[in-house]
Amino acid sequence: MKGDEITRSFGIRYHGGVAVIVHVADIERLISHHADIDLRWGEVRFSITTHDAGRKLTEADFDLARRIDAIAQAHMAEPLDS
Ligand SMILES: C[C@H](O)[C@H](O)[C@H]1CNC2=NC(N)=NC(=O)C2=N1
Repeated sequence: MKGDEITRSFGIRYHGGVAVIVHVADIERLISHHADIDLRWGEVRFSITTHDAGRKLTEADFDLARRIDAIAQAHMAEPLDS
C-alpha cells in the first residue's frame, strides 16, 4: 500500500550524507517520528508519512520535514527538485 508521503532529495557527497543521517536520526528519536532514508552517491532522500495514521500525512510529517530541511542546510546539502 503506497499511501501519502512527502519526499525531498538533497545533493551532498556520500560521507556528508551519512553525517546528515546521523543528525536527522538524533532528532527523529527526540520527536518520535522517523523518515524512510535513501542514501546514494551524491544524494540523500527522505520520505515521510505517518504509519500510525495508515500512511496518511499528519502535522508530525511536516514538522519532521521542516527539521530535516534545517539540518540539511546546516550541512550545506543542496535541495534537489527530484
Ligand atoms: C511509539 C512511537 O512514538 C510511534 O511508534 C512512532 C514512531 N515513529 C513513527 N514514525 C513515523 N513515520 N510514523 C509513525 O506513525 C511513527 N510512530
